Amino acid sequence: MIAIRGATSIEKNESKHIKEKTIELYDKIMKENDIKKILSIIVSVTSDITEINPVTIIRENFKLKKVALLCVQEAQFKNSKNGIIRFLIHCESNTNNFVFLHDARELRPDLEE
Ligand SMILES: C=C(O[C@@H]1C=C(C(=O)O)C=C[C@H]1O)C(=O)O
Repeated sequence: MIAIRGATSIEKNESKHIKEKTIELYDKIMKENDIKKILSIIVSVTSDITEINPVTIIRENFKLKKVALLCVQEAQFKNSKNGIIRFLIHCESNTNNFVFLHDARELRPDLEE
């Protein structure tokens, strides 16, 4: 089993926008990896993201009926960045390429080429 991380940022707490960003992140993680089987996905959102649950979005848009999904609120610290959706995917995969998109790229500058 491998754990793959990802994160993206939103600009506004609006359902349509959150949905687009969530699907973009999920698609990109799938594209950048060779995942054979997903076992579970934990998603965290910062406390300002309240309009729609990203886990509901991925469950409804992808074949995840038998996958354990959970959405939690990210712990908040004094310099925490708002508007961030994080993914932690436990899976069987030949790769573990992490995907950080948009402003979430700032979270992991060490991953930048
Ligand atoms: C830097 C991030 O944000 C925080 C720090 C993390 C880390 O240092 O690995 C992981 C998750 C978050 O608590 C991130 O999402 O990668």
